[in-house]
Amino acid sequence: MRKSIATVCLSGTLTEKLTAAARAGFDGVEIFENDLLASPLTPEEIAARTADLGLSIDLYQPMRDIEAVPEEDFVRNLRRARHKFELMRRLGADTVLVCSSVSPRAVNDDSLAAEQLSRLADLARESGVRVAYEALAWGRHVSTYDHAWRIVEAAGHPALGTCLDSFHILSRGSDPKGIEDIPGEKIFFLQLADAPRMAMDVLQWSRHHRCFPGQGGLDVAGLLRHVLNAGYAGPLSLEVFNDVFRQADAGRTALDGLRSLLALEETAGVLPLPAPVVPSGVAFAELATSDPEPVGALLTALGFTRTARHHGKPVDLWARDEARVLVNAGAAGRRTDTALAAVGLETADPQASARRAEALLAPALPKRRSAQDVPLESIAAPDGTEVLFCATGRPELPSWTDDFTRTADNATADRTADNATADRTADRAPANRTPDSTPADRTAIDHLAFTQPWHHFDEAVLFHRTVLGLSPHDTVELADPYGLFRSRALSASSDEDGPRLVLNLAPSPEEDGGTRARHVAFAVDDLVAAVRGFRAAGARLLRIPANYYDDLEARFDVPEGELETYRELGILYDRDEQGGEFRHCYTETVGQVFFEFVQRSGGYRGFGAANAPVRLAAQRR
Ligand SMILES: O=C(O)c1ccc(O)c(O)c1
Ligand SMILES: [Mg+2]
Repeated sequence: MRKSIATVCLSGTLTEKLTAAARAGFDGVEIFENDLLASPLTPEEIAARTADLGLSIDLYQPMRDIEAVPEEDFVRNLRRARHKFELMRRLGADTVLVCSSVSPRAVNDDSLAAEQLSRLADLARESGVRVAYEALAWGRHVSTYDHAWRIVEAAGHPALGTCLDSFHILSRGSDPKGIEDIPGEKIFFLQLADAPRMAMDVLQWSRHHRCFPGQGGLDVAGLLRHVLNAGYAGPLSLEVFNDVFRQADAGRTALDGLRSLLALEETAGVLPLPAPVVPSGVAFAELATSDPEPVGALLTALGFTRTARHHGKPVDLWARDEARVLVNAGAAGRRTDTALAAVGLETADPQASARRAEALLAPALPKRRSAQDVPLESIAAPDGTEVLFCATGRPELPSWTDDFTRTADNATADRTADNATADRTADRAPANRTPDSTPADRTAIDHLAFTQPWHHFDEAVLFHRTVLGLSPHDTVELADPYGLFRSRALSASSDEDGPRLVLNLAPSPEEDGGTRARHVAFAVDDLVAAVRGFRAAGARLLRIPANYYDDLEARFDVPEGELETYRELGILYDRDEQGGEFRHCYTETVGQVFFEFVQRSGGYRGFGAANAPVRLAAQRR
């Protein structure tokens, strides 16, 4: 279906907004009056610019406080409308949105509303314009879509139809099923927006907290199905009022919006996209650095062994049992802080993963990083992380391990790749696996945490959910010493296996001291034993204040001796409502990366978010 976006969704000047909409791939726009008023371009120039960009102007909006008013008011309103219809002729826009009146001068009289809207439509028709009447959720007398439709129906005017807006309909809890009773050709326009569930005044909610479909808590796809069942064939148009979008990069917002519409069409069953291939595990985490020494020293103290080296580049594979970390010193000439730059995700079909990513507008990266590398499907996440789709240990497919040659010969080296099903040749040893791993010491990547810029948080969640097919957990929000800490994890819905990604919002993006850092968390079976080993090997772990342990003692009946051990070792603790337990600790930060070790028991599914403010404060010190 055709896709449009209201200029109010995007930041910048009208020209910047139009350019962003066109670059993202939209077919049309709704022009918001304020954007036009503030533009130095004439309506003709706007029309020409829009056409040059390949966009149509699908709606001009809004006209306010038109209907159900005393005759002398209405005469003035018609005068105002005449000017706007002339403007629309110059713009080449043929549909105007009239939103239900909020004026205290409006009366509660449907037949007067119908009569006046009909006269407005007469005037509109003379100018070749159609009027789409929309119920604002806070309209003075008309606040529901069915009420607006009754008035439009009573008017019975060919140039008067209704505009449906998913926010107004769903925010009030109206049943969208009734939309199917409206003839499709009388639905002149459809505006789509989602919003997180919030307990607040509906006007404030609408003006500040709307988001793109799939980023909030409203069933926008369900509503779309009813609208399509009614026979609507016009554009799907995003109309989002959001303070964060107003400040974010317009190009990114537009792309995020288009992705949300594609995913919405898929959910509503009208757009068959390549099915998601939910990743089954993490093949590796990749750190980029210009100085591999400090992170190598830390990994060594954490029990990792450098087991293999890339055949053509300064990339080392470090492994501790099933946990694999690549340290890429390819940027040696340039100074770059050590950073978590890429993640390899195991998927059943890397090409199918890449096809879905492409269909959802994820930028594809070169399959080979250099000429002699094996070809790997690879995309960029919105935060710049490279995501490689891996098929480790499947002889029929190229594997990232084929680029590596074993350097260490010990048991750890032999266990560096997951579930290798076929024997590979000895010089491709990292994929080999000997069955001698001791169950008491099974290290694997538990999760990867990526700090997101505050104005791209919802974009990142939508990306990982739609492109990778991961399921978001609930959002966790906590007060942080320097702002808000927000965190949202995503995992395969089957949950137990498969990758877990945690998106964290950095409280203060300007500030450093570890808050921008990303991290890799490793799961072990016995955290206390592991940490004793790390300390003996000289690893520096994050120090946690004594007050934290006093509070733990108050909140949980942790056995006496155990608490003392946690206090001594800097281990944090959490327990869920089902009694599941989580023990975790953090290393020092190297560049922009640190490591976490976790021990889960009793089916604990969380990530210890309650401890995040203590962790962040400790990292700042
Ligand atoms: O908040 C408003 O005033 C407003 C204006 C136009 C719309 O289409 C809308 O949904 C809301
Ligand atoms: Mg609207």
